[in-house]
Amino acid sequence: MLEKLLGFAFRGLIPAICAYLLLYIPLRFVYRLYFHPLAKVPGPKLRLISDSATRLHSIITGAYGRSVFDLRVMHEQYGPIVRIFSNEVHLNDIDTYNQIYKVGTKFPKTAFYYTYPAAQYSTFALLDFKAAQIRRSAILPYFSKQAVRKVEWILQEKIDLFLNRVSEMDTINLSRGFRCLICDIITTYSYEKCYEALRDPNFSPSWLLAFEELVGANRVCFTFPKVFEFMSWVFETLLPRPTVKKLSPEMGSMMEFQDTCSKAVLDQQKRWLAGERNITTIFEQLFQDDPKKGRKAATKDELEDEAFLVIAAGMDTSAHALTVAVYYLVKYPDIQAKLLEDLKTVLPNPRSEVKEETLEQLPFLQAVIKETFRFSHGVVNPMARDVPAGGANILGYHLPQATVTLNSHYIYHMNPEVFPEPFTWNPERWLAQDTKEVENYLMPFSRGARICVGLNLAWAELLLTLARLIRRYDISFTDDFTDDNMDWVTWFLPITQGMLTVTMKERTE
Ligand code: HEM
Repeated sequence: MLEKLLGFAFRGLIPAICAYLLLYIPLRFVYRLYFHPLAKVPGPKLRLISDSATRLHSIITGAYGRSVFDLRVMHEQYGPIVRIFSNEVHLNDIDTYNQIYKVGTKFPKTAFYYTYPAAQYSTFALLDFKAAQIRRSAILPYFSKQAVRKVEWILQEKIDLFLNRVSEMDTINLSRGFRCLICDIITTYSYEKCYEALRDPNFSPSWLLAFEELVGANRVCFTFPKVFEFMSWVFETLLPRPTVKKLSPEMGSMMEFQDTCSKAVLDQQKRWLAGERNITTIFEQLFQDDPKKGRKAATKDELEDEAFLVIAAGMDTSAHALTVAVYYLVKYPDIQAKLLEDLKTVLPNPRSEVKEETLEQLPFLQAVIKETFRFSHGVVNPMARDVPAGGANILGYHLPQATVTLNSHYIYHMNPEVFPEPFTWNPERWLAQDTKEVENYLMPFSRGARICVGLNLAWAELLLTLARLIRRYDISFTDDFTDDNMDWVTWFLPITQGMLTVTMKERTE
């Protein structure tokens, strides 16, 4: 009986597959080419045969890592709007960008691209405007300029430790060192639980190595979110932690790291609910209801995911920007010398201390950081937003509701009309009389309603770390370092192919 049933199912399956491949896919392709509401939008046609196949192909061939470079070429070929999937258009037009990402925008985040499992209950993944605004308003006060100033001592203390630690090392892996520095700042700043990553002998705590190993999984997360969600569910819920550790030590380390974040924030909540108020935390307002703002106290899942998000969102982004800055400052000694002269005006000795507000007065340092942001990009995957109800007229086309619009910061940052010789790292361009136009094309933190929550903290991290590091140390690349190490791929964040490894000598004057 079973055999018969199986035989019947099998015999039914083959024609079904044939019909799907020979009838459904070709007919759908014809529909997408000629009858779909986006049919007139230019773009490469073969990609439209199957979105899933195109996505899979890009992962298998490595094209995913180059996607943002390929998109730049597509815009040169097809113009400011390119249809890159059946229902998705990629844009390269600054006015449209500013409309889509403005405060009060009606274009929500696209669910497909915002289902990162470890942050699914966090601010980052909130699609609803009202819900996102309510949650953001509970966290934002802790990231205002004044709030960052109030806890600047945390940054100074960690930078002191970082600068002392590097003096003990012969060669320094700065890519990792910066991540350790930022991790210790964020964990202390956000929930008083310093991870002491800077005390690791080689700036290589196991969770950091796990982050490096697993970051490639971002490709699956942003192309096949359901598959990634399922895999995460298996690892997180179905398997006991020791089994996970046996199957994949990296995944085990990563999950232990996440557990530590969860524990830190839940401990704080417990103390807060017990009446303790002298707590350094960014989650205070999430521990309680706020009926006036219509906000309920955050659930356990929400707190845990927010705790992980601040590290996921704040660590690699800031650390990568610092890495890029030091790389170019070492590569171009003339620019470094100019910066050093500027720094000496406020840091008379190599070990002098300085406040962030003083560093804000140094135009060349500001210019170095802006040029660094132009090269480090923040997030390099396109930021996805849905066309709202009623559709939208964009660049001469009517896009129906739920069309996915994509914008890549990289493409704006490398616009040759706004930034002549765009691939040359040149801070001088930020010192021109009128920088309004170029500022409009610099958006490492995104813009508007969903602009990065941590941008003031990120600026403070960069100003203080760069100023004190460059003032104190004469830095050289190690012999085995090559420029290829700094080539990067698009795996949501720009991921460099190698590490920035250097030697450092204390300056004497
Ligand atoms: C150089 C450093 C940083 C860069 C370039 C950067 C960039 C960005 C970008 C581009 C987004 C928007 C993502 C999107 O819409 O998909 C974002 C969101 C976010 N960032 Fe940052 N970030 C940096 C540092 C930080 C830091 C230090 C924190 C906090 C500790 C932080 C917390 C967040 C949060 C919570 C969001 C989500 C906001 C929302 O969805 O409403 N970021 N960041």
